[in-house]
Amino acid sequence: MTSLLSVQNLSVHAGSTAILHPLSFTINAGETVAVTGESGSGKSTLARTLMGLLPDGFETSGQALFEDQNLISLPEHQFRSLRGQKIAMVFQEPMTALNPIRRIGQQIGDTFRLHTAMTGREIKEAVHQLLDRVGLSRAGISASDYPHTLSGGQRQRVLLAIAIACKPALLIADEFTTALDSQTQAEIMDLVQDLASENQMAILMISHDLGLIRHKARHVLVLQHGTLVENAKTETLFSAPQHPYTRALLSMSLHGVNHPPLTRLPVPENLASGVEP
Ligand SMILES: Nc1ncnc2c1ncn2[C@@H]1O[C@H](COP(=O)(O)OP(=O)(O)OP(=O)(O)O)[C@@H](O)[C@H]1O
Repeated sequence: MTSLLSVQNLSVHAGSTAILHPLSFTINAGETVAVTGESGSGKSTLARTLMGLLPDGFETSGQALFEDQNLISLPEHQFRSLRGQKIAMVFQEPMTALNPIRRIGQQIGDTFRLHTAMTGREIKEAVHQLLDRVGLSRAGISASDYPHTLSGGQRQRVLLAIAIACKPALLIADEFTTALDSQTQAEIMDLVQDLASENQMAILMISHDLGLIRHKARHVLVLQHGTLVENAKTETLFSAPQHPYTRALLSMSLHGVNHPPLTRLPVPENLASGVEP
């Protein structure tokens, strides 16, 4: 299988504080890889690093090769053409990600205006098809609606339409369905996976929800205090977790404690002394 993203010794610092210790992993084309770990373990920092969206003052080293480009050293003007086109991201907070005073059709159309030479008529048609594909048309939602008239799940579908508009090779989903009820969450994740298999799109899925991860991901990365403590196939991780922290997460999940964010777990001794998983 082709490796779409190859991360090697990636580390992130904020001043003298290490937010991500050197970590390595790969994502193959069309594959769903999950990232889990307690709140503050560095999951979002990893996502933002790969999107070139770290706040000022953060420093990165190592490499993240995506289609032969190193995302870690990519100048912002090159990142701008990659973001939304080759790598897209969806977040938990649709009201922050969507502009409340613009119609959803305009916001979906922006992606085409930014990344393609499509005409206005072509964009209108493409937006219509996307609304259809993400299941909004059949709920009576049209391009002229505003975000505030939609439910939480419908807004997530709009974000998804924006994200997949240019058929990206990689979709980063940061706690994308966390705020939704479990039924809506399952529907949206099914839709994400259908879209992924239609387009050979890989997914980096950030989630606290080990139940969701078990069903949706092929591979799992476990972060603790910015260290990648386990990197395993999903079935191996659940049947034979190697790291004490992973075992603790699984045990908490069995007792229903994985959402809201996990309480802080102690640093196991081998991790504190720098032993690699
Ligand atoms: N702007 C910032 N400046 C300094 N430190 C930061 C900044 N943003 C995040 N951090 C720190 O980086 C670490 C990782 O945060 P991050 O948001 O990546 O964790 P997370 O695993 O995504 O957490 P959550 O599940 O709560 O979203 C935390 O210790 C956090 O305090």
